[in-house]
Amino acid sequence: MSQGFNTTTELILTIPFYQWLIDQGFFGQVNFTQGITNVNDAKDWCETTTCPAPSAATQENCCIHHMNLHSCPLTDITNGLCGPWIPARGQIITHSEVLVGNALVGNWTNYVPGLYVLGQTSIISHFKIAGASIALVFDLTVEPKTDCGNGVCESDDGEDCSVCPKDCGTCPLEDWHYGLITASILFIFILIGVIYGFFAYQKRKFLYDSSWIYKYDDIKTNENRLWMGSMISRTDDKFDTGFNLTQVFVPTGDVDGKTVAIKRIEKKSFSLTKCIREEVRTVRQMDHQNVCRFVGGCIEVPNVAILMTYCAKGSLNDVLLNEEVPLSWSFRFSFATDISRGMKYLHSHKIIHGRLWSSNCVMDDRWSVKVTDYGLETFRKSCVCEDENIKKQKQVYLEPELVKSQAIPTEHSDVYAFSVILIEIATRGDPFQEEDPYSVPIDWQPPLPVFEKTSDENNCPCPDEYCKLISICRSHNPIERPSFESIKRRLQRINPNKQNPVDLIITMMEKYSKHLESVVAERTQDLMAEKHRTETLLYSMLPRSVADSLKTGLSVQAESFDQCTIYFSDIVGFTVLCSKSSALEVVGLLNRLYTVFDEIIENFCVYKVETIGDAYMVASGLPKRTSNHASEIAKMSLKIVEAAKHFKIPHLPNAPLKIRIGLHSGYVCAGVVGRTMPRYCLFGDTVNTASRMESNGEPYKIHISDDTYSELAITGGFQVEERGVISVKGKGDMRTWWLTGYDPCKMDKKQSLTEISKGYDMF
Ligand SMILES: Nc1nc2c(ncn2[C@@H]2O[C@H](COP(=O)(O)OP(=O)(O)OP(=O)(O)O)[C@@H](O)[C@H]2O)c(=O)[nH]1
Ligand SMILES: [Mg+2]
Repeated sequence: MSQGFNTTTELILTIPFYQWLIDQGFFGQVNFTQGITNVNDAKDWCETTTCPAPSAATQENCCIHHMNLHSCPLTDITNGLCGPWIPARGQIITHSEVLVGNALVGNWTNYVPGLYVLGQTSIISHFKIAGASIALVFDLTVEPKTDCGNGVCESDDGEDCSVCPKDCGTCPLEDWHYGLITASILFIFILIGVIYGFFAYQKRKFLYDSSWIYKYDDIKTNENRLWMGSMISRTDDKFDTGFNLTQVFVPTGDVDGKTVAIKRIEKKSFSLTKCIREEVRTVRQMDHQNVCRFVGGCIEVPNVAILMTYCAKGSLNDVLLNEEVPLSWSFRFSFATDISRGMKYLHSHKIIHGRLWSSNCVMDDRWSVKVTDYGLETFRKSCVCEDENIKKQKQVYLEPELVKSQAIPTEHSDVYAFSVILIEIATRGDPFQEEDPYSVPIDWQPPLPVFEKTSDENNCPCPDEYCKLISICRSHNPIERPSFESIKRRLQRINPNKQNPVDLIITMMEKYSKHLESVVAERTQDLMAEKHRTETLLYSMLPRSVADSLKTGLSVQAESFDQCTIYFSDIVGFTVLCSKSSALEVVGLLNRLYTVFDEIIENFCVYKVETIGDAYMVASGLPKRTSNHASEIAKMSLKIVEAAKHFKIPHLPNAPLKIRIGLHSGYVCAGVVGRTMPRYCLFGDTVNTASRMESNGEPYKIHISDDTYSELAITGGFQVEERGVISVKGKGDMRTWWLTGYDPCKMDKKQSLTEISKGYDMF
């Protein structure tokens, strides 16, 4: 650096430093040899003494009587220090002007005219304080002063071609530089050559790779796997093929554990030309979820075949024509979008399909559509002419210009074919519909689908946009037809439901299961109601405990009841009444009467055993055991008599309905008899006696046996009248009673009966 600059050194003298100077005797000469021994005096002297000019300044009259800057390049220094004051070589490179001053100056600024020796330099600030000399040292690197770009090559300042090529020109290359550059270029060329060669080799290797060739005999063909063909619906009526075909078979086989669809090609000879190899190489590289994979081929005549991945659900055509498959519009949009995706992929790989029809769009088991039977034009060329019928059917997919000129299909031809598939998707029918494929002109186009404008999910949600898409896909001018990328975007835009088929199926299943749940709940409710009705009926015919046992398949054991009361009632003169009435009237009368009785007995702890003609039989104390069986039956009987008195025979309103009632208490055996129509029956003498009480009774009177009388006496509150001893058939003489009333107030007084007959009361 050959430029002048200022350096500033800060010097602060501290008390310990003064002390050190005194201790070292550096203040001995101060103040004109008087010397200073006190640290404060030394500080005071140093800070207050005014120094004369540098040339006159000495340690006697000035504290800091010398301060300057030295510099010495380190290359000149042998002991690592620039000094003590003169380097070993004896030359001080820089020596600034001398400054003087007192201790309070602080910052000492020196001007250095320049540092001329490049490299590391030691800078020393040299102070002379009293009798001491002090040096503050620091190192710096001196670099050449350059001014690149001023147009002058200042070599004195260190500019040269390497530092400043702008001013001094670029340095001439050395020989080894030339060698290095040549070697690098050579290396790059070799590398490019190797890479290119490698890829070319790979390409060639792939071209001549024969791993895709399978021996037909090695393929395990699945003869039993059949598939409903899409062509059939068209063949049967419009084309008489001469066969009663109902199915078209796609032969399938197993190759390397994969099921493949075998597309046989009739060929008399086959030669694996480079052209075919190139076709195969192209299709082998196709890998897209909406493009069916080429698995391989068989090239031995007569078994020439193309093997494509087998898609289990058949072709799009099969699915669309199968009315059993419900297809919502979400599904249909998903099919169309899948085809557009697959075709976009093929077109991006420069593959024109040229045979895009609905039977060449196959569906995998996840309802995803894949485009198949693409490419391999030379490979699939058959020696047999295509069936005229099939040719005519497929003509509808070809743009008229193509049919007329027999030109090679283009990307636009595929878009045209796609428009026909869109029509098939919408109509789920043959694109010809009612038309005869033979008589339609070459430029005939299937009519646009007609949509119902309702929001039903089976109707197209956007009919206008859909028809517009079909129209532009089959524009007369091929240039106006959209690309498959644009078709895909349009479909996605107009499709309100963007779910994929798997999600759609899950949604459908959820909907279906919800519907099923509600149907099951409804049916369960019906079943419960029915069960309830059946149970009610069963419980009305049999005691609940008995019915429950029978329901669970248990046999019902006969049971004996020691204490119970049996009621029998009968209509007096029923035979005469019947003779005056029709059978229907009798049934009506009994139904009405027993309905009244049934309502009454509901209020008592009794069990209706049965009705036999005009006889009505009730028991208490069974099947539920109870101690007040007699009183329950007695109270019930009084109510029934009362009801009978007021009962009006529907068809003989003026004729009274007289009933006789008989009661008896005692031991009874109960059980279920019979398997069909099982009945709960009561057996024992008590039943017979109760029946006798009834038959020996009188109209509107309740005839009770002595045993019942005794039971009622225990309960109390009943009014009875002694009938006396009567002769009862099969029983002999019996003392019997008339039950005439019931007064609950009397119960508390005495547990007894009120006997009102024959002038005395029994309490
Ligand atoms: N399940 C299933 N069926 C297929 C598959 N490929 C073809 N098919 C069925 O076989 C029928 C005939 O198919 P191909 O022999 O390919 O005839 P095409 O598709 O009508 O016409 P080209 O392929 O153009 O000759 C189709 O309509 C489908 O029903 C497939 O991968 N899976
Ligand atoms: Mg096909």
